[in-house]
Amino acid sequence: MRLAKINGDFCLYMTLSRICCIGAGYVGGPTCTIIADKCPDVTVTVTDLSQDRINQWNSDDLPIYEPGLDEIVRRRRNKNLFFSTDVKKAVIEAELIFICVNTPTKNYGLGKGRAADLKYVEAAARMIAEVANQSKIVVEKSTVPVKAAESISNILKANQRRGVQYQVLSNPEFLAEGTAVNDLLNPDRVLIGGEQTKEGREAVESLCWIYSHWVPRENIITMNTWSSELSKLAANAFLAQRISSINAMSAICEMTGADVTEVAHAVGTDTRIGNKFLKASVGFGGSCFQKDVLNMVYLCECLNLPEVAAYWQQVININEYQKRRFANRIIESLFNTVTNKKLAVFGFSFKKDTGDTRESAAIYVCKYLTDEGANLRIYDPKVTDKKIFSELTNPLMCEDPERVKELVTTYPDPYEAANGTHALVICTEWDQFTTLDYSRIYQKMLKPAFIFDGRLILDHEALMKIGFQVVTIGKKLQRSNVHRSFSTSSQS
Ligand SMILES: NC(=O)C1=CN([C@@H]2O[C@H](COP(=O)(O)OP(=O)(O)OC[C@H]3O[C@@H](n4cnc5c(N)ncnc54)[C@H](O)[C@@H]3O)[C@@H](O)[C@H]2O)C=CC1
Ligand SMILES: O=C(O)[C@H]1O[C@H](OP(=O)(O)OP(=O)(O)OC[C@H]2O[C@@H](n3ccc(=O)[nH]c3=O)[C@H](O)[C@@H]2O)[C@H](O)[C@@H](O)[C@@H]1O
Repeated sequence: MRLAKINGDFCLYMTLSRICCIGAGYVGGPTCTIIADKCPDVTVTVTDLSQDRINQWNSDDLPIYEPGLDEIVRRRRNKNLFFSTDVKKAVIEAELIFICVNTPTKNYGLGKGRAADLKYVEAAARMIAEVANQSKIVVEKSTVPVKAAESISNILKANQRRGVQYQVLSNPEFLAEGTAVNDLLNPDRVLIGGEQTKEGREAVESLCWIYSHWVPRENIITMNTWSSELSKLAANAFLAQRISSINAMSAICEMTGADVTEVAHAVGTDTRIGNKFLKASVGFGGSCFQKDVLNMVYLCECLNLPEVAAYWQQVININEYQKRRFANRIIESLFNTVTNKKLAVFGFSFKKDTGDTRESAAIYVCKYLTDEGANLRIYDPKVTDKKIFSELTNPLMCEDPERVKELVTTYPDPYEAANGTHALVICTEWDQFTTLDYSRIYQKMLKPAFIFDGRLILDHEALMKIGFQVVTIGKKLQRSNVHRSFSTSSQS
């Protein structure tokens, strides 16, 4: 035990030698790898029910692509970092347990389509209560609705063995995929919420001790559990709101001749607003923004705050509108029909530098285009064919999987994908798309050859000089590209 001074009071806290993580996904894997690297005296075991996932973590081919992660995993694996399916054993041995399981949007029952599904969190809590034979600090790292820590605590306490005590902390994660290693090494802040009791403060200090191995103490913020839980939802809602705000501006730009990049620059140079997260796009994707904003909407509805719920719901509505709008522009520019036309789709992940496709805008754009009978030739440097087809034939998205399989082909090479197509559609901002030889691509495409830049990453002037018809987000269409007024058709 050590002594620390918190808010003027002295409190004892435990240094830790064994921690475990339940859930070896995009959060559990990278977070615990960094902890193991920065705390060499702490043994970290990352567990999952999925044997496949654990096998991959124990191989040279990790289950997630995250720049810089492989090297750190190799450095710590089987020294103080272990990956295992023996969840119970790891829980029994650990002094502190991170719960990093998935909390997807519920697709059944009460709150369907909005509430977070907490069944995996609850199962983890019940399992801890079942096997724990000594006191534990349980850390909720999954993103959850406010008061979930209280539910976890109730489950643990209702099932606790004699002499076993629990402290439940909220420690939401703020990493972004594609930059997880850097985000974990240099977090803007670490947030820890705990009970405002002596035992609660001691548990908070123990977790602070872990992070203080590499995070400056002033960047570790402590607060009550509910504030911590709500702060995570609020942060994601604010970020998603900025994207929907600039995407809403992009629609105005396309109608007026303003350029959304210039508007974003002008707005973002106001230091009160700041310039981050103002990049207009085909729409935000990823496993969290939509899920967490919907979670917030549901929370507001349950709290009988319909005006607040409607405010946040609009962030989602604009995102849906943006994805649909982009697909409509493609169809309209291609003379109002894409039936039987060949379109190369560049990028399928929800952002660059990740192979994650969850809620990727590309899925929706591809769906709208295949609904119109377009033949799609998809290239993504990190997404597997299996994942592309499983997203596009997901029963929630698609009524006729066989037809989608007929219409979609995947390619391992962008030049091959573009060969003989009517148009090229950029859905993800992979760096490599900016350095392709577009003259070579143009030669092999059908004419007029179109490029739809859904990420504003290409040199549009240069492409037009080559001969392309270029359509992008948030800039007025070239006269030659407009075949029907967008304002009338996009309302249909
Ligand atoms: N993906 C991201 O970038 C971020 C995610 N989050 C939040 O972190 C949580 C986890 O997200 P991801 O890592 O993306 O999810 P994920 O789906 O990649 O990983 C979750 C893992 O938990 C495992 N699991 C579920 N129940 C289990 C149990 N009872 N025992 C052992 N393993 C179990 C699943 O098999 C899965 O491998 C979510 O609440 C998410 O909202 C927060 C910040 C960033
Ligand atoms: O809770 C989570 O899961 C995480 O969600 C986001 O991280 P992530 O979804 O991995 O990636 P972002 O970089 O936030 O991008 C999300 C989506 O918004 C899009 N985006 C982002 C920024 C922008 O200016 N414009 C824009 O369209 C991206 O292309 C992507 O589709 C947050 O950035 C993280 O802080 C948070 O921890």
